[in-house]
Amino acid sequence: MEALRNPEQRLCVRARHPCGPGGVIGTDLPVCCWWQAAGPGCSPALCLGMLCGAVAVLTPSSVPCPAEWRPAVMLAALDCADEANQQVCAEFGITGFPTLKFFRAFSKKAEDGIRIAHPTATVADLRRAIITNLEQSGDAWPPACPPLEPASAEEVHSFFHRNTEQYLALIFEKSNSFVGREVALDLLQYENVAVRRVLSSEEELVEKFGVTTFPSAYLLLRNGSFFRLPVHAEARSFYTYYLRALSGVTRGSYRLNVTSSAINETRALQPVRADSSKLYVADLESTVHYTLRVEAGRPAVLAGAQLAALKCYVATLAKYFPGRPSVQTFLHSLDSWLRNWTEPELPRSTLKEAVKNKEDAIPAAVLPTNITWVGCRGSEPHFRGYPCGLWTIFHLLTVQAAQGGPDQELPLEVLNTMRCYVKHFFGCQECAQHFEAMAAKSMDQVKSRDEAVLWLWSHHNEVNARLAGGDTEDPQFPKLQWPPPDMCPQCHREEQGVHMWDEAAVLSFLKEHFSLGNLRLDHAIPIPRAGEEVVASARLVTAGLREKEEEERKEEEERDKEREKETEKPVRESETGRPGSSELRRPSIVRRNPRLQALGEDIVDLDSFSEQHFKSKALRAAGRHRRLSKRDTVALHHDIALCLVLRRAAWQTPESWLGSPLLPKAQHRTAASMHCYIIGVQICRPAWLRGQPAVLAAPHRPSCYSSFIR
Ligand SMILES: Cc1cc2nc3c(=O)[nH]c(=O)nc-3n(C[C@H](O)[C@H](O)[C@H](O)COP(=O)(O)OP(=O)(O)OC[C@H]3O[C@@H](n4cnc5c(N)ncnc54)[C@H](O)[C@@H]3O)c2cc1C
Repeated sequence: MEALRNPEQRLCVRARHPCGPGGVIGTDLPVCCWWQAAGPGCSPALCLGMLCGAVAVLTPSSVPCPAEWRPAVMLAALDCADEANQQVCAEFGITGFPTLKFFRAFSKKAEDGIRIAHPTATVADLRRAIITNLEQSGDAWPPACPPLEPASAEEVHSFFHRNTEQYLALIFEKSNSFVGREVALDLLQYENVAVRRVLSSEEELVEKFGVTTFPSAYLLLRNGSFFRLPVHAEARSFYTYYLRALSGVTRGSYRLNVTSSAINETRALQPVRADSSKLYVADLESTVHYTLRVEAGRPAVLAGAQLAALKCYVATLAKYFPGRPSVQTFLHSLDSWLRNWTEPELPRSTLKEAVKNKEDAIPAAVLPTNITWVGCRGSEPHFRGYPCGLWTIFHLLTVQAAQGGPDQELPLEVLNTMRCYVKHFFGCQECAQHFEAMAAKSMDQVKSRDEAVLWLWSHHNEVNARLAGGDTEDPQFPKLQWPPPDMCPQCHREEQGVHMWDEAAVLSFLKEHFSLGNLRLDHAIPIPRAGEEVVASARLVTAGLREKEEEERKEEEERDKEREKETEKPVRESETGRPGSSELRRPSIVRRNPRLQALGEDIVDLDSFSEQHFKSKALRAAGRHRRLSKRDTVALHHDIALCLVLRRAAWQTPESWLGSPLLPKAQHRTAASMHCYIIGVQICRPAWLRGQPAVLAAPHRPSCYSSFIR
């Protein structure tokens, strides 16, 4: 432990997180907390949690957030069980644990510390004790601390004349309430907004704003207008969240550890319009591409646990990743390839070949090779991007696993995959160590797939809390306890001034947020089109067949030539743009969805396709005389082509299909063809659709079924 003195001669102590992996959490203090690691007094929630900012998450598993009230209030925590700290603990006269002492600004000696709380105090008690002591600072008022005393009518009336802020938030409350002061400290690091508490006894203001509820909050704008904050609950976390999200309000000069050179070197990214309530296919595919082709491709040779981690990761993706059909095919074929790789070592060059796209395969196996961030795009290139994508992928996989199988079965399947992946491949080694420490502590307590979803959510929030205000935080995307109240009001509640999560509501929210219906294609790179893929495969299949037939039965081919031309016509016409052209033309069976044209995604008109298909077969049947086996083969190939169509179309699951903005209403199927479609999908059985409730719930239609098989 290292004692320092800052320019204001405040006593500063460098401290370590006693129960965690050992990160420095505070460098100077007017508040100091001592406890014994791994002893009965070890209470990180008590020691660290009291200064948490907007949304104080103090569930047992959460490490409290770093001090959002800096620089008005600094926090240090010291582990007196650590031999290296013994001398300083003795110097401060610490005999019991936990002990909390408050040092006013400009304190000079160990004896200046004021013991502030009883060990049984709640986190809310501790926060209030700090505020009470701050208010008693007198002449030693910390320069960075906002005014905490109640505002007068005069101060409010002249506020915009004397200040440059865009907004003034007034928290109307009873005199014994701490909400206003806590919100004022929560907003301390934010620019363009000021917060003042107004007591219910301030009649002029109460009357002017028509206040009837205490607490309640009002926002005043420079143009003189005002409104009551439309929050789900009249509580600190809701006010703080709302105010921090106001347009023009950003975390300002109190951002921690940001060097000016780092700011100068950065270049702003072109903004893209992303909706934070959606998931973007571009983010997901960019992340999978980066994991497989960049991170997994770094070691010269993969062996042992690292090779096992890659196999496990790809197997999990193949099982649960809701990709576009070509991406699905890519993952499935890579998974089979890896399963068949039984050598103890996998050289990088071999893996590099294995992860190449196979555009010409039937069906195509393509994972786009570009990196495009949409929902994960940072305001500058060094913010967000890949780590954001990696979190998103694993949240998605835990949710997909929870949707797709018995809850108790393999609860740790996805979490273990993530743990292995992060440990062996994630380039940010510090992140990997932190994550491993969290995993080692509690991951094995997860008993169901739903718990796995919640474990990842709560631990991601721990990371958010730890990183909030740090130099990796994108100022345009402040780290929040997620989902924030405007995304999921029912996920939040406050009990006796302490924020609580409603975990059942969080679970439902996560299942909805990380569902297929919430995926958006904006900015996703186009990959082979449904129609082209189908027609190309139909053409190749037919060509292959013809070759074979020519070899085997030249004579018969000659005789049937005329008839074959006739029977193949519908498909052939759609194969080529014009006679003799090698260019593929969009077949008439494919209607284009204008929203998807840019992406090359097609909406397949199954009605006209099946009409053509069966017309073609009927013609053949009419001409049937003795080559049944060949016609059966042709029909089978048509069915394969049909399966490709269905696989493509099935990427939009039936339930999202009907309501999906991806599909114009005019192209919604009739109920009958929808059922045929569903049954068709079941015939083809793309693995990723098996077990989808909408498919299973579809009424069985033997007529459709038989007509689709033949
Ligand atoms: C395993 C792991 C460990 C990491 N450890 C560190 C570290 O120790 N130090 C460090 O500096 N950086 C670490 N990072 C990176 C850091 O967590 C962020 O990913 C990065 O700073 C980008 O942040 P972001 O703002 O894009 O949001 P992210 O935190 O990356 O979140 C991505 C998206 O997920 C959603 N989301 C946010 N919170 C939750 C939640 N609780 N549950 C579900 N969804 C949520 C939001 O939509 C958000 O935009 C780690 C990343 C990973 C994947």
